[in-house]
Amino acid sequence: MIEQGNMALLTDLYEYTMANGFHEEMAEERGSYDIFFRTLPDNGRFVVLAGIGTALEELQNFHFDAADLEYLRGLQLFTPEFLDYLRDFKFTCKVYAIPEGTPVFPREPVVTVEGPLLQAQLFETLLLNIINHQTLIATKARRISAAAKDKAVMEFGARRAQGPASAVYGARAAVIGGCTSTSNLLAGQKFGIPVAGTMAHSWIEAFDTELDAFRAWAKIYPENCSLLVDTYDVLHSGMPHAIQVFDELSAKGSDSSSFGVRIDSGDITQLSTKARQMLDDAGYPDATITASNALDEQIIQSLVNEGAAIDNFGVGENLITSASSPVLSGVYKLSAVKKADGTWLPKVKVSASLGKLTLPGRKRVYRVYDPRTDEPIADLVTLREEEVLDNIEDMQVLSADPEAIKRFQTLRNVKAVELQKEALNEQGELLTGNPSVFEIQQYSQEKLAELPASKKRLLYPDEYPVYISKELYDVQQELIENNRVD
Ligand SMILES: Nc1ncnc2c1ncn2[C@@H]1O[C@H](COP(=O)(O)OP(=O)(O)OP(=O)(O)O)[C@@H](O)[C@H]1O
Ligand SMILES: O=P(O)(O)OC[C@H]1O[C@H](OP(=O)(O)OP(=O)(O)O)[C@H](O)[C@@H]1O
Ligand SMILES: O=C(O)c1cccnc1
Repeated sequence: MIEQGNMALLTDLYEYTMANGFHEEMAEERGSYDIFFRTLPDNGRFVVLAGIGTALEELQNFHFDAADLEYLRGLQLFTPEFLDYLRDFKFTCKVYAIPEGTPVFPREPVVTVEGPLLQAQLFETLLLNIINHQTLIATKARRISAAAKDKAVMEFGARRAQGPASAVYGARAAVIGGCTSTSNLLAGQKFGIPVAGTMAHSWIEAFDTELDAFRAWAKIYPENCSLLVDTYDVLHSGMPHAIQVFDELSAKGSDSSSFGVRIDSGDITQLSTKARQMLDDAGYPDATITASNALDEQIIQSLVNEGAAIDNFGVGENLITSASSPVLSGVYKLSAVKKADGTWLPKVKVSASLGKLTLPGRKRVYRVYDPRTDEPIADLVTLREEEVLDNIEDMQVLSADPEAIKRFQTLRNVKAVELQKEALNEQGELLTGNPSVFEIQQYSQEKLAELPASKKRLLYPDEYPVYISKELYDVQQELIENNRVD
């Protein structure tokens, strides 16, 4: 199901009816489409960009098999010539992307697809599906991992994810956002993520007594003995039984640093601190305590602040569904069209709400650093053809948010580093390498570490500005004027 191998039809009908029309009317014209985010989850100021590797893989694999073509033909909406084009489909777009794992900000283009309109249009829904989902979950995982500080967060969500694909790709995104392992074997197999887990209440219930259940487990897993201690009573049954079994294992020479307990109900602070005391008193200071039970970043922050004695957090439903903020509405907007004579015409979407005004033209995105502190102070979007020096001495810019109160600003004596890189060339070759999920996580953490703490805090983070150049603003205003109907 997950490996269906061909996602060409995972899209909305209108992408194909438009592409069919482009094939009839504008077969030679090329377009430039940008993906960007407007509103961000959990009142955050940034998202952790994820899903890029998956999206590029799907674009490389984009093709139509006989059954797809038969199905499309059966809809009786497409010309035979367009269906022939799909049969012989050959990817000829260029894709530019900000590296996966980078914290990105509202309105800046994170991915740009340039190519024949009839082709680039086809990718809209699939790319948004992948990138919106994984970015949402990576962003939630970042919040949860930040709350857990130096403690490991294990992804436990498969059973509560919205379907199989969300479980598997959600686990990938969760690791990009900071999780250290997953309980999901398919995700482990597919992405090389370490798998980890303990046991369920059913194991304990299946035996006559809790002690029998723990002993049976210890017999099979003497070197990886993690016991669920809350089936009956954590402090009066689960912990004493766990310690009894650890004593028996130690007597047989097991390494006690591989011992652990999991607490899955009740007041986790109180239970974990008492459980810690019991383990320490029994001579197991290295034995670990895992906590689970509908955890999220708020609860974890509260547990950490209360001094709960937790070594690992197991987080499922609130992470894998981003339950507190379950929709990321990244969009894919046409920003320029290349006419048959080779000129690029900027395009804009002016809708009833000012907040939805798009940034026209082919563009570049920069992260702007204060050279004295090496801290990013803003992102900057310019027209592609504008010359932006590595060291900006004095540049007039405007807030990218058309609803901002104080729009005009000046950038002085700052460093600019371009963010988007060419990821796929017109032959569909991958130009950015194929980093593992942990390499992406590492990169993400480096980029996150650059940002000041005030922009990353979980509650009411400080705004991080995204600016546009004066040239880009002028093009936008000119297009608004040209499209005005008075
Ligand atoms: N010290 C704490 N501070 C904040 N929240 C906590 C603390 N300890 C536990 N919680 C959270 O409180 C919520 C309720 O837990 P509790 O075990 O009381 O009820 P429950 O979820 O109904 O239990 P069950 O899993 O048996 O259904 C859970 O989300 C849990 O993670
Ligand atoms: O709570 P989550 O963050 O989703 O973490 C995963 C949950 O899955 C398991 O519960 P299970 O499905 O057995 O149900 P229960 O513990 O709620 O009874 C486990 O014991 C955790 O509580
Ligand atoms: O291994 C565990 O403890 C686990 C896995 C999935 C869901 N809840 C717990």
